Amino acid sequence: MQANTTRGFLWSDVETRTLLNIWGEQDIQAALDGNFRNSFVYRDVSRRLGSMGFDRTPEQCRVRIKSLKRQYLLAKEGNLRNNGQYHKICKFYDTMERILSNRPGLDPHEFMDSGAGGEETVEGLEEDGEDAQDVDSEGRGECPYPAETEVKLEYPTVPIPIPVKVTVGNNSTFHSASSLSNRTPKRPRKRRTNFPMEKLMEQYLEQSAQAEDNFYRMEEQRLQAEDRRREAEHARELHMLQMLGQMFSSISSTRPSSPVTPPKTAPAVPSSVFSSASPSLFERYYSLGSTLKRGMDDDDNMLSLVKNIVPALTSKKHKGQDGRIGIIGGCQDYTGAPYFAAISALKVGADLSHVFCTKDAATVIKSYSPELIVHPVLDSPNAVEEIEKWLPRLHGLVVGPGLGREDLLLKTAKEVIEKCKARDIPIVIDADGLWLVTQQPSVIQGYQKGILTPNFMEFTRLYEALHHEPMDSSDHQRSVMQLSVAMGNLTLVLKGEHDLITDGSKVISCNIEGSGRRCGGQGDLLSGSMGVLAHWAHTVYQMAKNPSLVAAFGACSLTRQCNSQAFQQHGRSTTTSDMIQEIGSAFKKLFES
Ligand SMILES: NC(=O)C1=CN([C@@H]2O[C@H](COP(=O)(O)OP(=O)(O)OC[C@H]3O[C@@H](n4cnc5c(N)ncnc54)[C@H](OP(=O)(O)O)[C@@H]3O)[C@@H](O)[C@H]2O)[C@@H](O)CC1
Ligand SMILES: Nc1ncnc2c1ncn2[C@@H]1O[C@H](COP(=O)(O)OP(=O)(O)OP(=O)(O)O)[C@@H](O)[C@H]1O
Repeated sequence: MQANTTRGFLWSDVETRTLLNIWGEQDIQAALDGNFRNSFVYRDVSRRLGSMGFDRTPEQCRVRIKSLKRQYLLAKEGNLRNNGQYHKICKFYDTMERILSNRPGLDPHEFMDSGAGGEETVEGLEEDGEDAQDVDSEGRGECPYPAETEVKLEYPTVPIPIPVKVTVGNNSTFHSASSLSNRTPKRPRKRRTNFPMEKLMEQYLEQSAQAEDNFYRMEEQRLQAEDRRREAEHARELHMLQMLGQMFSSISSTRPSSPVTPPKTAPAVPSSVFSSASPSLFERYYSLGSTLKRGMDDDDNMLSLVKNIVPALTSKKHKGQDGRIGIIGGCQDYTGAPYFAAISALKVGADLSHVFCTKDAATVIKSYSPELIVHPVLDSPNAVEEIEKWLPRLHGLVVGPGLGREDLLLKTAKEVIEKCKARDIPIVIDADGLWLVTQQPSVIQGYQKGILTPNFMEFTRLYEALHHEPMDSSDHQRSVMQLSVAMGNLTLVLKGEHDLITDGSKVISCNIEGSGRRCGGQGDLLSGSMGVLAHWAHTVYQMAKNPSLVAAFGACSLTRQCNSQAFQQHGRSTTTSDMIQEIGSAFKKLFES
């Protein structure tokens, strides 16, 4: 989730509750109490919030807490507790009360005037002038009501006029907050004798909160538009680069001396690999396990890119930080596939693995492993809502293992993919998920955090659906590139004797020696482990490299290494479960040595 680019201003209730849970912890409160500078504390709060799936900067956390404290104090000071109105002003009153009542020496004005307490200060960010003004007006004793109840907006610095409805007799008039605060002390006092203070304050605060809400909503829309503009710009640049690449490629292929055959220093490469590849494609072609010298260098590069994304195991982390992966799949016919994918994700290093399957598959999958979290929701009437609840907490999604091809399940899978895209979560699509993509390519087309992992059969179906003609099976690299481009430069892995990995601009081949054993379920091991690696890669590389290529290469290498190791022990009787047993040592050998 750290890679999220849009951070909304509006906090959902669940997000706020999570923030309060973290902020309310004893160690955080103690750290805030004891320090004038608290930037590191809010950095920790933000990091912990991030690990729960909520992407907020330390400053956003600080501002949110500050705003909550104001609401709490206003509700408390306004004595709204007795008439039950306090929840309208401070929705999280009870939680705030629990946390703040434990803090020694609480001075209400410390919260109102945030500049006074060390807790409110974040390094490099000075408070705005509002606080000083408040202190000033209170100090002068002017206009006690507005000074006590003014709701301060952390943002923007430009004042927003907040209409306040004041009822006098039968007449209703609207005043802006600033005009209220400019009044002489006498007039409000007169009004207060006619109207209960509580009522007036309640109205005022409700409208202030509404104005604040509206502002943040507008601000969020502005940020989203800005993000869309940046994305479009990025896509245009990418497109230009690709066009340039293609131009260079066609220029070099027309040169008479173009080295269509490998350089002299290199041993021959299987003709099937390079048969009709253009020279530039050849230049960009990496071959793991081949004896080609430049190929080996490139393999090393790819392997070191994968090694780079593996998170360190440290005692500072808590459960969930290294990845929470979801699998969409598992129906009456297929319970093994989602299990293989989910357990592989765990064995590779994810901390939590969720399976979202149909009701009748759930008990069976649970019985395979107590380590998996299994949600029997896929065929429920509100399946999408049920799954969506978990998305903020997931770092990667694998769609398809054992999903089946029932229309209803495919429709749910499609909607979940859309929701994931909106959240910028990496998505691996395999097996029956690819069936869905064949029917509706737009569901994932152009999504840069998407990876498709077809076997030959699935690839052929997809290719023909997009190109409306049979594919040229003598030139897999070309076909795989063509399909990737047609899918909007989506990362594709064509599984087989050599796994061909492409993003439409280059083809990488993973040729680590496996074995002759082709038991069902190997593809599930691949997709489950790819789900974790995709999360790690996108966290580390962001847009600098293509993180999906790195993740795909890592998962293919791992699957093949597991196959080889399991085969050495079990020979013909090797099963996917035997391969899964090898994940730990294969991972260590490839990525941790
Ligand atoms: N234990 C479990 O629960 C498991 C469940 N699984 C789940 O099963 C579901 C359906 O998946 P699927 O792959 O069987 O379906 P589909 O794409 O129609 O292929 C069917 C036919 O395609 C062919 N074929 C396949 N590969 C080929 C190749 N490389 N090159 C050429 N041909 C190839 C082959 O045809 P045949 O050789 O029989 O003529 C094959 O019979 C899906 O949800 C999946 O996750 C699996 O994960 C396994 C473990
Ligand atoms: N001929 C082969 N030689 C070596 N390794 C292979 C070969 N075919 C597949 N693999 C390995 O097995 C992995 C899974 O590929 P496979 O074609 O079995 O997928 P699948 O058919 O989707 O699997 P599943 O049975 O899970 O549906 C590939 O990534 C690759 O690493």
